Amino acid sequence: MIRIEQIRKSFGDVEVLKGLDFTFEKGKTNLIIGKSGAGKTVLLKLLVGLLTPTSGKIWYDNVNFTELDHEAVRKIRMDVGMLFQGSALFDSMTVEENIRFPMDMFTKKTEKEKKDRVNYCLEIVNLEGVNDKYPSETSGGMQKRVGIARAIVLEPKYLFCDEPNSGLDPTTSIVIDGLIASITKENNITTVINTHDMNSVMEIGENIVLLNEGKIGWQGSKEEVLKSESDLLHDFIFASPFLQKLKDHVI
Ligand SMILES: Nc1ncnc2c1ncn2[C@@H]1O[C@H](COP(=O)(O)OP(=O)(O)OP(=O)(O)O)[C@@H](O)[C@H]1O
Repeated sequence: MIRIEQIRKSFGDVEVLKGLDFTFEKGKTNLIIGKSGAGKTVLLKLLVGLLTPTSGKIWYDNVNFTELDHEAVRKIRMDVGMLFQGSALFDSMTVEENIRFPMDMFTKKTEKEKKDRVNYCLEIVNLEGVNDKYPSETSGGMQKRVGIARAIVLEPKYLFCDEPNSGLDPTTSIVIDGLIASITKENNITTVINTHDMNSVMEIGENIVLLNEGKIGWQGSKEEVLKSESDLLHDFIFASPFLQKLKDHVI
């Protein structure tokens, strides 16, 4: 579980996040949604410690992340997996080398243990046998799956995904969402996903927070989306004329 309390973030005179309180729940896919510029990326960066809040607290379970020294932050980072937008694989490394990289950096596992773990993670993302391929030899969807395998290789308690479906077709997006959701559930991970993807909201949105102009505009689950009478939420979810028509049929 990650809890934020009265989180504020300013850049100069501009306050981008204006006092947010929210709990990202354990074993669930927690989605941050909102229009462009709403502050989603800033919030994600605060959660992983790439930015420091102007005020407020961030709790990783019962640890106050905002008050930790460098060494303690490093320790928590061991429990964090990150899936970056665009996968961010190292082009000069094979799939296997990419996935084992965090183990090389942070663990003293033997070669055999690392190899076994790489193969296990490849199996989880349904990519057995591609160990020796280079990222350029794989599709965007495969690269995303390699990114997931790398993100979970250290068995994280917390998983952060920045726009996991960007650049993917709708079918592949559904596969990636399904993978993230099942890994979250099976390993009881606190997963936080920053997304624009309405399919993701309706498929895997177990705990959703909608940011609007730096404040929480709505929160709830995918089941609550359709029942909600929030104009803010509906304007966001059913933004296109096509989805608006669909909504008029469904609701
Ligand atoms: N380092 C920074 N310095 C100054 N302003 C910043 C900085 N980072 C973000 N901002 C501002 O904070 C606001 C929120 O940005 P953010 O990137 O979080 O939006 P977002 O919701 O992720 O948008 P998008 O969906 O387009 O990625 C924007 O107005 C942006 O210009």
